[in-house]
Amino acid sequence: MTQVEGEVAGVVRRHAAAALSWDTARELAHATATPLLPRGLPLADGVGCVLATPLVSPALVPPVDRSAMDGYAVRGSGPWKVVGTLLAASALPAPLSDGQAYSIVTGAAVPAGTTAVLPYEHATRSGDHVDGPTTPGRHIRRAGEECTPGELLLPAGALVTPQVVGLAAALGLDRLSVIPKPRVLALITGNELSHRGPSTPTQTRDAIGPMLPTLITRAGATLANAGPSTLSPSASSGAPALPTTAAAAKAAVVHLPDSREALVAALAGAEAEVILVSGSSASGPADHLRAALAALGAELVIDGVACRPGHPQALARFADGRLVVGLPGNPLAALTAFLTLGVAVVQGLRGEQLDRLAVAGVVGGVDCHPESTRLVPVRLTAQGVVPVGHGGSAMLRGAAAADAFAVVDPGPAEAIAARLLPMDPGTRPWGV
Ligand SMILES: Nc1nc2c(c(=O)[nH]1)N[C@H]1C(S)=C(S)[C@@H](COP(=O)(O)OP(=O)(O)OC[C@H]3O[C@@H](n4cnc5c(N)ncnc54)[C@H](O)[C@@H]3O)O[C@H]1N2
Ligand code: MOO
Repeated sequence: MTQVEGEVAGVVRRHAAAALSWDTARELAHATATPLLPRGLPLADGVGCVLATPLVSPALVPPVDRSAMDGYAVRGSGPWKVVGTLLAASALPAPLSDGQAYSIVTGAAVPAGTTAVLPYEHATRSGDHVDGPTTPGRHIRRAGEECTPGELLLPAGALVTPQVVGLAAALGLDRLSVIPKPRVLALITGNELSHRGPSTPTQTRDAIGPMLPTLITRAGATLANAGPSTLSPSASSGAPALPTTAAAAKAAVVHLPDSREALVAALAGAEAEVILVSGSSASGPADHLRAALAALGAELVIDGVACRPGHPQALARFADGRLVVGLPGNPLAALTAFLTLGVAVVQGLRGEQLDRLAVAGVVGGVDCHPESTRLVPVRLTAQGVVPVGHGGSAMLRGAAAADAFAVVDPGPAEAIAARLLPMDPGTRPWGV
């Protein structure tokens, strides 16, 4: 065996020995990413985060008995004498006496002593008197009907949706205690990458950079800015034609040359909880991720995952807690790695459970790989999921036409069912 062959065999052995199963890798990534510290945010800013503390009602809602209809607040049996008009913003009137009524709008506080509200459409008005059918308590929204002080409305960990923000406002809250969204920065490496026009024999059009921002935000994270220290013009020297405007230097997707020094500088200066690095994950001469991580003293938590595509993905942690996810350079492999380790760490940092995946039948069955989990692009149909083809690791054609990856567990033959990993990480898993 030549020296080169010996080195190759060593690399193959190292990867084979270290690769974790797809499920173990996902769970380990999630467990490694402990939730960020809670923060009190204005209501609108909390949307998309999870609650750090339970949502407990601080008040009686509604605070008083209110009319549920436009009509008459009445006391006792009719006919009633109409003694005034109450609008939603009217001051509380004197209590009603038997035989009296107020004309009232929906939402206005009913006067003390009100026994029912008679809607206009059921009322017969004659001069300053009104009559009509009522039942005691009808059309009155009772104080505390929605909630009372101290009532638990949502547990910690619940997703803050627009509806939750609306409820919080109705409760009288101005801020919510949430776990903030992690900031994610993407470093795209590769001297061969171009950003305009078709690929050529020596240049490959970057297909990962355009994909990542939406994947990041759909996963529930925010796009980090690179900051001036991460992409100075000198750090990117040697890279193919890149945008050089100040806006690009502040972008969440930063293109780097295949240079260990550039990667070390970018990783060291990255102001983000998660840094994605694409195209440096294997063992070739231009793959600097592991050396850069070692130079910065990072702990390699995951080094290879037994899945196809996406085998050389990696997870590392810096002493300051920042996490690095290594995405293989083949575009479909980068996608599967983001949906595997990337989404798991984002969910962990967000204080969310790892998504449990629904199971579906695979129409026509699908071949298993003997040792690795296969991630096969599929479309959802009423009959089950259907592989769409074009699922090779260097191509996105299948993924672009698919709804999910079928997660095909390793096995000796064929699977007739598989779990579903949504293509869109913002989709809640189906059917679980
Ligand atoms: N000796 C070994 N070689 C390889 C291994 C291995 O384990 N040992 N794994 C193979 C697998 S699997 C994959 S996937 C790739 C991963 O390679 P890298 O992450 O190091 O990425 P590169 O070598 O730079 O690129 C691979 C391929 O992808 C193209 N690429 C890279 N970035 C982009 C991008 N942003 N947009 C479009 N295409 C991109 C690049 O041009 C290459 O064609 O390694 C195998 N080799
Ligand atoms: O398994 Mo690699 O990650 O696609 O070709």
